[in-house]
Amino acid sequence: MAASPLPRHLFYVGDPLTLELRSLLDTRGWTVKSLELDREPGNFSSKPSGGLLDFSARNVLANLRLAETWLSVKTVGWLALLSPAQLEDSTIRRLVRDFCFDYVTLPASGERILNALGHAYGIAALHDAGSRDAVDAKNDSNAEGDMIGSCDAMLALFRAIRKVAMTDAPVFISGESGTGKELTAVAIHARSVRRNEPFVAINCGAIPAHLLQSELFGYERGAFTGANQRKIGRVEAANGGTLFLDEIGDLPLESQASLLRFLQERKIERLGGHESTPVDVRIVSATHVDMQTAMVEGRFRSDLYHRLCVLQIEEPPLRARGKDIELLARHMLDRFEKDASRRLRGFAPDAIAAIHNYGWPGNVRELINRVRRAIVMAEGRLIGANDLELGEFAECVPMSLAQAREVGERQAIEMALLRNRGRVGDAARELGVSRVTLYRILSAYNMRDAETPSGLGLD
Ligand SMILES: Nc1ncnc2c1ncn2[C@@H]1O[C@H](COP(=O)(O)OP(=O)(O)OP(=O)(O)O)[C@@H](O)[C@H]1O
Repeated sequence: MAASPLPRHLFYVGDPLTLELRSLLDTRGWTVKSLELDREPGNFSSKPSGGLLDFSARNVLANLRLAETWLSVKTVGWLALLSPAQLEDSTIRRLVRDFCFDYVTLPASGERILNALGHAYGIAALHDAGSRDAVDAKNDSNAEGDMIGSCDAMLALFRAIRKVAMTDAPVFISGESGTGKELTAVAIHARSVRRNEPFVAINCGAIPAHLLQSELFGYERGAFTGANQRKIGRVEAANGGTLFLDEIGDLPLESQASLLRFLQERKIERLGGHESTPVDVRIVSATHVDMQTAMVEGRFRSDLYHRLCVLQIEEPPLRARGKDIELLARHMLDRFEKDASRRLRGFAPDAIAAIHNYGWPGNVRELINRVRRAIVMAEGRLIGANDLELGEFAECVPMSLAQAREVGERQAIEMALLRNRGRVGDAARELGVSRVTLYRILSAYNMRDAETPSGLGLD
């Protein structure tokens, strides 16, 4: 006996269904709900379902604006029914092109309609599963706040966040630009005992050097021309909570001295003031700068660095996150899809290939920007590699064995250097070669400057 088909919901808009179509729908497991186009969808079912919209019905033609609001319900896979003449109507053409998975011109057999409908439903269900993957990764007990990640490197990061959140020691977060250092700082604060107190962030690289002192420590009225009233600095504003010092590597030496003094005494003195005020903050700092080099070159005080870097967290670059890159791209598409003038179905296979082939120097921030731009610029309903401006990364270029070996070696070396913060000796040990051999390969592949990940000084 044939298994009965799984029940599927169908939303139908149009004239009453013919008996033939209704009985075919019944046999294929569709439960039909007729919609009147006289109300907005509101909070519509979140389950994937099929949709059949008959443009030849009079009530549809009279209500095309409302039809559009129904067609844009994301969880419904819409199939349009229309007469050949209606394909000449630009409004209907636009609605079908931008919102429907397929169309069938009338007259058509029930079989033909049901096959197309099954396909539209299948695509809507796939789209839903894609969103769920991203949501699952977010709801996963391994996720942290707004951070998405399920690869080993991210799971290790989430574990580190939980561990450091349980102490009050200063945390130093290193990682390339746009990898999520600020999100990590927020997650540490949110899991710490200080979570109900302020989280105050200051970007040490974005504030002009001459204003930094007053930004950090505040000033008294009359401290300088224009100081008409007392201003509380960011350190004081964070009292009781967490102070996040972003781009700490860019902190001028003068402010480094003041910060060190504050860390030693735990008191601040506002500019132009004469008394010191005790302040209790936890310091989390971050940078994409190679601090070892900054210290060797005298740009950063080592005594301050050692006070800031009691616990260290390394943010993995996006290119080391494997499948997470795709997951993040899909999550960003769901998040920003409302910016699109029409409904998008997801990423085309060439876009997925390019997402994996590209090196992502700007990390998650770059991924977000590329997806947002593609959402606005894409002309089809699938975002392609060209929409992401990654057309050249879409193709799988045929490779010789020697080329494949080089690609593999480059990747293994880059990852080993990253894990060992650029220490060639340690990376060589991990890779099972001598230090001299690793130097030779680095030179041969021209990786000593250009291709060594930023922020990693070679020892
Ligand atoms: N794992 C993640 N999941 C979701 N969004 C992320 C993740 N990591 C980073 N982002 C997003 O990427 C953007 C950059 O993150 P963030 O500002 O934390 O990076 P950063 O390392 O502090 O950058 P910079 O070095 O430029 O200060 C933000 O919009 C952030 O929300």
